[in-house]
Amino acid sequence: MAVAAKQKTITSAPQKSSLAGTIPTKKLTKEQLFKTHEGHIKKQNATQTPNGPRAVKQPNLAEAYPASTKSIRDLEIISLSELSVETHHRGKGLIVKVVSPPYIGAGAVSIVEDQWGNVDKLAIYNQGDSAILSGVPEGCIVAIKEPYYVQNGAENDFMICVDHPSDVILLRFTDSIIPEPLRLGPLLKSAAEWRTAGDQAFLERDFPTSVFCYTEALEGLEDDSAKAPVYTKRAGVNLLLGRYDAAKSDALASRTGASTDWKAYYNAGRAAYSLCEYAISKSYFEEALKPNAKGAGGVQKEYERVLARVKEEEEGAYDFAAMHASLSPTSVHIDAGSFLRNTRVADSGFHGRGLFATHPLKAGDLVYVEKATLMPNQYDPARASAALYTLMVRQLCDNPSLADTVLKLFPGSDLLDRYKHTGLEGTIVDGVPIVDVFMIEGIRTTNCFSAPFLSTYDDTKPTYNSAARIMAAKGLWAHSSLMNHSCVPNTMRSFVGDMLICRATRDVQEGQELFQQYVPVKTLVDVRNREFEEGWGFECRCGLCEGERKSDGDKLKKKKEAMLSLEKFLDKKPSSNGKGTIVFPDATIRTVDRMMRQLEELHENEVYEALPRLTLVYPCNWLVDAHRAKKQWGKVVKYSLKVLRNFGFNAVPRDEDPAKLTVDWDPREIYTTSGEVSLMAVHVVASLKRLAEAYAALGHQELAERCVKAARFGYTMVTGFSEDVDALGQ
Ligand SMILES: C[S@@+](CC[C@H](N)C(=O)[O-])C[C@H]1O[C@@H](n2cnc3c(N)ncnc32)[C@H](O)[C@@H]1O
Repeated sequence: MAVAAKQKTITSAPQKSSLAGTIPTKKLTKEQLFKTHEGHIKKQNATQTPNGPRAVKQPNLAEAYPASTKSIRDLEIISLSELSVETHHRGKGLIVKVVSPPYIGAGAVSIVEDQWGNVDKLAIYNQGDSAILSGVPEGCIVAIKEPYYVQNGAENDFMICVDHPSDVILLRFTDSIIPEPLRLGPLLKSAAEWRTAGDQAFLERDFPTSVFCYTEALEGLEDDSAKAPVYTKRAGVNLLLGRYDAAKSDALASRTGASTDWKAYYNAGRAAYSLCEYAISKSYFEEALKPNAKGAGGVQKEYERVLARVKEEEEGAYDFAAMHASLSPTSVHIDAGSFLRNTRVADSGFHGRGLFATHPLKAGDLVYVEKATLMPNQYDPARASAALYTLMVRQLCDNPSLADTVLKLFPGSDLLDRYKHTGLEGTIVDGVPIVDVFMIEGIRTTNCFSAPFLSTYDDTKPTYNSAARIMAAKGLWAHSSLMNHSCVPNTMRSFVGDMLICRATRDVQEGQELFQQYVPVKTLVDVRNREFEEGWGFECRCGLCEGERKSDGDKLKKKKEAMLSLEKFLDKKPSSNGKGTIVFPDATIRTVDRMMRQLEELHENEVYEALPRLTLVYPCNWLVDAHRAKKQWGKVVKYSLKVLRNFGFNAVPRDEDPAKLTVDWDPREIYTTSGEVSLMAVHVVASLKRLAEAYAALGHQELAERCVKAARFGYTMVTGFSEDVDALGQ
């Protein structure tokens, strides 16, 4: 089942070094530094696996410090010999030349030299593959803003540690800020030479270098008509690198007013499409299709594609079954737009902002459909979180416009309480957007969701193999993240690939706040609230939690004990008969029934009359299975109805004798007439299926069919699109 993911990442602060705040008197010599560095590189070359996943330095929020927001031009340049251990040198900067090839681990470690001949080690983390600095070529000159200096484990071994990608800037060779002793002067003489070098790097598929060379070429050109073809080339390479903001502005800069501009609009349209700016993309393709433009064939195809996206955004009409059929392990990103217009963002009485219905919605209706803002195709549970973190950092570096969407998300009160948020994250300084990795990590942990492998529909199938069941990708759905939590929510989310489908679980009025479950909720009020407190820093005040808090403290304790002993008993039963069939001895059934009744009695009527009784769901389901195995259909009806009631669906017949059942009960009504504290889950669908089977066996055919219809309807809420309740198995 898909759950929102929360991992506590604020751990206790690491112990301070005894040298903290001091300038080390003894450091490795230049020779020692080079010797150990060369040793590392040799080892790296011997053991390197070419396309293996790159290690990630996952940020520890206990060590959080803000990214520099200053320009290198506003900082006092200091020498490497002035660096103090475990100190953030605020107001200071370094300008150094890289004098070794990098050793690549979780970061890129190089040896650097300043203008006074001092050398030290520099570790650069969190650079995306599209950045030249992910490899830090020897000979380049870099500026490090407000450097942080640390002891590197061994005695006398120190290094400058750059966590925030925007704290290190690759300087152009002609930059006047480079001190004389480090100056090389321009490597190439003319714009034409840079352009050729860019072409060469492109042919060698070294795209970051190609962009760098085209940028140098553009700097050397004055004539707009000479610049245009270079902009076109750089737009193309930026498209390949996934740097869509830059690709779009390069494409637009390549316009000359001639009919060949169709190509510029075509490239701008493709870049905007990749940024999911479909309306903008559409307008560029329309320009490219104007009568005097020439690119009709390919552009027309792209134009039709973007029209489909715009329609999805406006109408919310999707072919979910076709989307599902298109999924494969290598293709989980769906080409579709987000449909969000049934919701709006407004202040919530619960916390900050929330999502609200813009008009009345019926149970089962689509509330919204959202394409992932970011979701890596990485379902391995050991790698999924790091993959999302890396993607967030990279995308915010490569496409600064994403900052508007991602950085507005709540980074968690625990981080905000102890971390000074500058508010400047995402703005461009020294040509790069300020990217604060600790802020990103706070946003990731507070807002990410888990999407099950391929789809929620697949995940509910019992035939789905167990290895696939634990697989889940972590992703960010920025709109969904604005929804607050309730244990008894009025919406339910499901996934088809990277599309999040949100459906109403009951009727919702215009202007009503929408809620979702952050995680499948624990049965006991104190246990689940501990999880919310530790994970998200809040105490839930939903109808169920507020209601259950009215329950007697002593009763709560007894409920916990009764539930634990019942679960312990059930975990030992049932046993197999040796042929793979589970047996349910009558004595065991009687014991479970007795224990469950005792637990039931601990639920005070005045508190639980209309509330879900979550502690009873598990034993009740067990009794359904036990009686079903014995074909005791009357009992199957009795306990299946109880399961529904235990989920808070009160609109079910109270008479437990199926023979006396009112035949005009419509189970579909449970979704609309059970009040505001019911809890929709796949088990509800399974119970309706069991009921249908039992009613049919008892000769109540019509009632059975109505139960099937209600199950199908419920399954659509659970899976987002499918009515195929047979997928749930027998
Ligand atoms: C993903 S954000 C939800 C959107 C958030 N309200 C905002 O303004 O951006 C999660 C945070 O919202 C708050 N929150 C969510 N549900 C809540 C609830 N039921 N009661 C109080 N706070 C809640 C918690 O602070 C939690 O860490």
